Amino acid sequence: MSSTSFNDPYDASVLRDGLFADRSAFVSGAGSGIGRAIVLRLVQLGMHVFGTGRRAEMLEETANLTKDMAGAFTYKPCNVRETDAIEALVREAGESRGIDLLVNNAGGQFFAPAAEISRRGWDAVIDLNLNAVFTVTKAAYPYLRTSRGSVASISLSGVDRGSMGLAHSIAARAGVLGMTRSLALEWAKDGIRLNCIAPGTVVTEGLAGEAARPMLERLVEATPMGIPTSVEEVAELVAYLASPAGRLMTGQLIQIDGAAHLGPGLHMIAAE
Ligand SMILES: CCC/C=C/C(=O)SCCNC(=O)CCNC(=O)[C@H](O)C(C)(C)COP(=O)([O-])OP(=O)([O-])OC[C@H]1O[C@@H](n2cnc3c(N)ncnc32)[C@H](O)[C@@H]1OP(=O)([O-])[O-]
Ligand SMILES: NC(=O)C1=CN([C@@H]2O[C@H](COP(=O)(O)OP(=O)(O)OC[C@H]3O[C@@H](n4cnc5c(N)ncnc54)[C@H](OP(=O)(O)O)[C@@H]3O)[C@@H](O)[C@H]2O)C=CC1
Repeated sequence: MSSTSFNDPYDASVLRDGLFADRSAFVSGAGSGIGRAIVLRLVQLGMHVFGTGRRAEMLEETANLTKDMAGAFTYKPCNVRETDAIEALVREAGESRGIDLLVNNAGGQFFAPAAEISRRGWDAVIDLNLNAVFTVTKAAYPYLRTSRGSVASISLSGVDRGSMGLAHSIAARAGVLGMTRSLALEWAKDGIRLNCIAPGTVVTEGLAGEAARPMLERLVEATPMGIPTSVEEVAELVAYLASPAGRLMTGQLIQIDGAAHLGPGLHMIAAE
């Protein structure tokens, strides 16, 4: 297992060039990992993407990578947990180009046994992974209604079964799944579709480096297909769901995880 290369680029592209010409997206967490890969694929397919995240230098790096692509990427740093600021930013993006696709990708957590999660720690993770997703989605609603657009929220494999060490984050993502299904019903009349995409283990900044390697190897071993999820295949799935082929896809949880959710589970702490 130690010779395995976990993050080889993977060519997952099946969608046609120009698919999203004249379309616009809003992507949170656009400066790294999965969010950056989503931006790159959407811009490659001709979209105008507005991205955010807290670190300007990471967003700038994403912008540099899109330079010769068919679409365009603009950005402004923002903390999605600052309600007034993020609402204003969604409005700014919506008023300037509309929003055909919203990608709720910003998120994360620390790994800890529930008994060691303080109320402040719990609140921080719920705020980032649930409350902010509601705020952004609601702020985007007027623009999604105009475009008859769609929403993809990045979730976690195992969201419907539980993972040790992730009680706070799984609770938040399960909340997003409930919200997604409820809004898929409420907003169906507007032609708006909402789905959750749940990757298994993805080798990104959050899980990279030598220190994370033993955990990574354990997570990949717990994945029946024995391989991590690539950022490129998550990005292609986001694009597919936003495409005309996804017209009737709504209220879904799609776990793109090599059957990890059916296996022993992706646990961040060992069973006692
Ligand atoms: C297979 C799936 C794998 C998933 C992978 C990924 O998601 S990869 C993506 C990975 N990328 C990321 O996850 C990056 C994003 N993550 C983050 O930005 C932050 O971790 C955050 C949002 C969770 C907290 O943001 P914040 O600035 O608001 O937090 P703060 O610092 O102010 O602390 C608030 C409270 O939390 C407490 N606390 C903190 N650590 C621990 C701990 N280890 N133990 C226990 N508790 C901990 C801290 O003590 C404090 O409580 P206290 O002591 O006052 O009672
Ligand atoms: N890696 C994995 O194995 C898996 C990841 N996920 C989820 O996928 C999503 C992307 O994670 P991944 O790419 O792996 O990890 P990263 O840590 O690279 O991405 C998280 C992104 O969210 C942004 N972000 C975090 N907090 C905030 C905030 N308060 N306001 C604005 N932006 C914020 C970060 O930017 P900045 O720090 O600049 O603000 C960063 O770009 C997350 O929701 C993660 O939990 C799901 C399953 C598995």
